[in-house]
Amino acid sequence: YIWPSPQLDALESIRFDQDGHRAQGISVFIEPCDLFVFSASPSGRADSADWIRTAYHDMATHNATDGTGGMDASIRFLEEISRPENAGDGFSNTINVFLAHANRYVSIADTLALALIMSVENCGGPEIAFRGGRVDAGEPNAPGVPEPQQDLQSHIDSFARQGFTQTEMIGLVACGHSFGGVEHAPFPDIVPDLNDPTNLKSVAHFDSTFAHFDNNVATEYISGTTQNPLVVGSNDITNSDKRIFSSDGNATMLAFANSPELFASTCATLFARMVDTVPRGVQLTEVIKPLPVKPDSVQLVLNGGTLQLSGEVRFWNTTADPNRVVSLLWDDHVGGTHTVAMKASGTASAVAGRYTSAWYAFNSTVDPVAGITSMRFLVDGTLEDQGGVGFAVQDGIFFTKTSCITSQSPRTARFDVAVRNGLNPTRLVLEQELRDNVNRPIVVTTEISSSTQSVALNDAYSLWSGSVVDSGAPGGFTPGAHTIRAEVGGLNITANGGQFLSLLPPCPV
Ligand code: HEM
Repeated sequence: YIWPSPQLDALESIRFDQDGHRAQGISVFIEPCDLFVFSASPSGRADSADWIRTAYHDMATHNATDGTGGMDASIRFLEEISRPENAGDGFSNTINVFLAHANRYVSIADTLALALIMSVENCGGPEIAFRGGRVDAGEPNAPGVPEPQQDLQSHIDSFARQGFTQTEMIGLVACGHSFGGVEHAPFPDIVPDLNDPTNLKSVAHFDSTFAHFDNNVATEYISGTTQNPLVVGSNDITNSDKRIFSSDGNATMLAFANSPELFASTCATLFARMVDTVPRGVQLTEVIKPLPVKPDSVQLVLNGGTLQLSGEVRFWNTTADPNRVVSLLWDDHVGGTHTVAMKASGTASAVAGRYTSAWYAFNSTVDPVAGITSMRFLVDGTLEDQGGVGFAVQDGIFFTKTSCITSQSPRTARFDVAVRNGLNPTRLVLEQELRDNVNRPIVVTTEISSSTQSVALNDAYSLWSGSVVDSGAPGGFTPGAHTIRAEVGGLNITANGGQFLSLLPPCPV
């Protein structure tokens, strides 16, 4: 895709800005892959395994015939978590980690899809195609997650309802059960208390590498050495993996045991299909791939008579190099090009170190009359301009440094917005991201007064102002920054950068 695109940019960041500079703070929960942050170690459990199981149980309510259920984060509702089919605390643990990572562009369900993808990719598995755009459910789905005591035909029927054939069922169960195991507490009839100081939560693992993706689940099953509690459990009624794995005469499991590559590629395909199983009518985005050159946090602010441009850029698959010379070239409205030297601002990595990236920061002063239209980057003499289109920067609307707090109780702010003369927006609104009563990210808007009330600011811009009462932190979520959106000739323009109400100074008296 072409930068900027607010939704795709946000999805790309949460997927690929994993560790180091500008890390999004998810991957630390699976570093190392057997980390389990909710109890003392060695617990025998792993966040990575919980995340994969949570994604599956969220999806498994899907009904391919009527189009209901699927990946929609309905697993966060207490009513679903309390069902016997969702025994264990892995779901609430996972939701507790991921709720905070959702935003207006990344749904809670998108984060649960990413939970699975990052666990698999970062813990030895294949790369999995990730799309965004899932829509969070407002209420629980109908029950329908398979349980170990059910017979083979119920499982075949259940996976068919979810949209998977019998062979795909074998694959999906084997892929999922490459991680984790069965814990004593929620399943005391399957796993006894192990009394093992190296396995404090008494988890009987599906294979010998419970926090690492590999085909051991298949090799150990085929060789007869498996300890999988759903294969060799003492009560045959709950040996669902045994019934499922052997349901085609072991043909699929034998192929997986013989070829780690086949296992990995099959799992990559099935996991992608699984997380893309969404309620009918939901439109997913394109597959999110890392942008080779990606500006981030680009901000324009009017400070007195000058416009301040700041931001960073990430060069993907690039290591730090003190000799590298990077500069920003930006174009104005009157045919001028300006060159600014950039400084290294940090390094980052993703997919357990498989990719590294180097970040550079820029700052520049822009003459408000000439403005700015787009950016390009020069890296050791090579021009990075997104295939010739450049990196567009809109200078039609932005905050001015004069925004301030007008009253303390209730805390009220005046947001001042500079609007470029000639832009003539039909409507200008402040947007703030909050949560609704079922934790879905929502955008709350405040109108900014019309241009008839505007006062001249300088030759190029007029000042618009809007008053906002602080809405606090409903549901305990940190309120987002305020951003600006203008409607111009039926199109939406969004400002680069936002302002946190909580950081504004008091207005001068
Ligand atoms: C007939 C289908 C399935 C049955 C009956 C089944 C059953 C179970 C059971 C009983 C557990 C133990 C949970 C606990 O102790 O808290 C478990 C764990 C797990 N399942 Fe499944 N499962 C099925 C399919 C799947 C699929 C399709 C996936 C993923 C694609 C999956 C992924 C996992 C993972 C990762 C764990 C480990 C959780 C942890 O250790 O925290 N399962 N499964």
